[in-house]
Amino acid sequence: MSLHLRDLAVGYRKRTILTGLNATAERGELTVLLGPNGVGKSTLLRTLAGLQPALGGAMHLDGADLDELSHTDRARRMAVVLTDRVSPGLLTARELVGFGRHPHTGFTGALTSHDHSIVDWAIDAVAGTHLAGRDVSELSDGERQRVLTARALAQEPGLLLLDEPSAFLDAPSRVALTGLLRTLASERDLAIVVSTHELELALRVADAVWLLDHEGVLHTGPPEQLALDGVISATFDTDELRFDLTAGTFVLRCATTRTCRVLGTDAAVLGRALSRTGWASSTSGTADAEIRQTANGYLGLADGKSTDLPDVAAVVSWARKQPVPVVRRADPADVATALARASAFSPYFAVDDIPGRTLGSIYADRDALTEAVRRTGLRLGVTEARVAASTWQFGLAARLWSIALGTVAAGDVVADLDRLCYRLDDDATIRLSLPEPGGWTAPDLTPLLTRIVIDEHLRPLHEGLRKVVPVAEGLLWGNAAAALHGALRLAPTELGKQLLATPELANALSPQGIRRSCCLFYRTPTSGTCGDCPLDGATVVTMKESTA
Ligand SMILES: Nc1ncnc2c1ncn2[C@@H]1O[C@H](COP(=O)(O)OP(=O)(O)OP(=O)(O)O)[C@@H](O)[C@H]1O
Repeated sequence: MSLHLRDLAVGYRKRTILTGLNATAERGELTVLLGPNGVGKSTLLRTLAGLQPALGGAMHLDGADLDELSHTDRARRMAVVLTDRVSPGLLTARELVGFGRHPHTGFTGALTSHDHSIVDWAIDAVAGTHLAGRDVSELSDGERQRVLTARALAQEPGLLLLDEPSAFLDAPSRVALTGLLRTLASERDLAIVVSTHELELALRVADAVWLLDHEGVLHTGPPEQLALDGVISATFDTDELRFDLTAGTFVLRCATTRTCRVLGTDAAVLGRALSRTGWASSTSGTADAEIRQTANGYLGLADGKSTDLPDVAAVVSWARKQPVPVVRRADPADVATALARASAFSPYFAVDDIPGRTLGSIYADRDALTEAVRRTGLRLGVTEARVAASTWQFGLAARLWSIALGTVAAGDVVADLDRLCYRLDDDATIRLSLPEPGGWTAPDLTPLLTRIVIDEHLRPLHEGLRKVVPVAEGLLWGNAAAALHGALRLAPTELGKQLLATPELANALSPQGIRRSCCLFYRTPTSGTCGDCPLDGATVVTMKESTA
């Protein structure tokens, strides 16, 4: 059972507005009539309501030709809420809603108790109970609209036509009315046709859409079908706004020059906020930046740095300030491959293994550093704290370089080394992990690696350690250089060799010393020539197996 339009033409005596209209509005469904200003929505609804004659074609409601129904019969079957202002005289809202019962009352027009209960229901349905006793002439536009909707409901029609019913309503009332129409359609098996300019809301709740385009052609179907067909975009897109098929909403057409990967449940909302600042959201591939949802808000990652952002305002302000980045967020697929390779290089490194304290926090933690040195001393059986500190630091530096160069060699990416977490085992072995894998890419990763590994890890590590144990700075940098040599043997990259030229590393130790430490940590043959050694064919110094 439903409303059928067949080749319908509507308009005025001197002017035909729309022709060739074919559509169906099913009972139990909310059909939304959309179209630009002046295209003919009101004219169509007024024609369906019998307020003006059709200029051609036919309209059938539940099989009956609407043109052949008497006025009362029509009123029993359909109700109309129009935008026209009404002058209801000195009626209370309840009395006006009661008029909706007239097609069902006898000659006297007296309402029965059944009629009264329907009136109560209709007033309640539009959340208008508090308005019931008020004079309609004293109501606001929005309040009057509610009462008129209640009057239409009181008619208990099979077809309900509404022309922009939410035009005068505030935002919560619009949402509530749209929800109410949706519920009424399905629960009371009504065919509801409602015209509106509330495009996004309508597209969310409508079962079906009748869309009149600029040429007056009527397109019908589920909202998603019309979206996929491009009809919604073609009709409503402007220079400033465009319909986003995935989000089902209109989005600003900003000149987006940068892409930001947005992760977490707030991604859609953040994506919208970012679009206003010239960022396009992305879900895969390489991006200029990344925003992740965290327990405390968000984490912004851009230009090789991560920044805690407590709320959306902070995200927007951060996004606005970002320069056009040279260093970009790497494709997650590339990062995953690179991290797998790095894990193979560094057996004490795992992805997603040790959530908790970030490695950076240990450098300023005297107690943790003292404990690490103490446990290393116990393991090595040495009493001299300097030896223990140096050995422990060498192991950590080796891990950092292995992960860094491992990811560079495997995928031309640098993992988020500033997000590394750590655990100190009983024997002082330091285990690293990256609980939320991610990384960077850039045409030249050398400055980034220098900054992250040397400035953000090694330098603070050395400073922290020297506050706990009087170990020579040169020795620590020598260890760092040796560790880099070792990592280079596993993951030879031009970039790694460039890093050796960093002043602290280049000046720290003699080649002989580098080779010694390097062989110690990387467990190469205890004698003979190491073919892989970047120190060209040098004889390997006999060393014991590493315990680092
Ligand atoms: N009584 C009338 N006589 C002649 N033309 C009319 C009459 N009423 C409206 N029109 C014209 O019919 C066309 C369609 O108007 P209608 O009000 O149906 O459009 P609409 O789609 O409801 O517009 P809006 O979204 O702005 O409410 C408009 O060009 C309008 O000027």
